[in-house]
Amino acid sequence: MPENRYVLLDRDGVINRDSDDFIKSPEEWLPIEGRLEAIALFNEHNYKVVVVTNQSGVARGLFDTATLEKIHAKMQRMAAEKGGKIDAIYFCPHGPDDGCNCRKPKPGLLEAFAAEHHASLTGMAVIGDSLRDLQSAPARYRSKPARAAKP
Ligand SMILES: O=P(O)(O)OC[C@@H](O)[C@H]1O[C@@H](OP(=O)(O)O)[C@@H](O)[C@@H](O)[C@@H]1O
Ligand SMILES: [Mg+2]
Ligand SMILES: [Zn+2]
Repeated sequence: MPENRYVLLDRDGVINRDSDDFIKSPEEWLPIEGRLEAIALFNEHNYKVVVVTNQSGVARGLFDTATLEKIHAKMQRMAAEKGGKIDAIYFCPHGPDDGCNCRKPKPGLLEAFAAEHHASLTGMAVIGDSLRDLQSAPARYRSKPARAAKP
């Protein structure tokens, strides 16, 4: 049985529009044109899609995890409407000063994914809209240096 192939996507600014006021509700979650179709395309090419996202809005009291789950249910539903499937979503609910290991650029979200899916992070494709997303893949796993595309 061939090993599953994964692509790890950041959420805000990659799948959906980001906001300086955070994405606090399902209504505020709006896909960026073409990105849900891109998830379906990854699937067509036998890549499973996993989302890894910092959601410090929880620690900041802007929304709770129940609301975050509703946002993610909308994302999953809209992806499915375009023929795409998000296999798993890993999020960090902590704030910048909480000292957790899962807030990107810390590797905790990717390591949790790798452990739960029995997947290797070596050479794993990580797509993000900020450098911290790319830095969340520890250098020992990277085939080339992390850099964010010029805006
Ligand atoms: O891009 P991902 O990881 O999917 O999510 C990032 C967002 O959760 C939020 O990240 C926050 O960064 P701080 O947590 O305040 O540093 C702010 O930039 C918010 O405007 C933004 O919506
Ligand atoms: Mg982002
Ligand atoms: Zn965390």
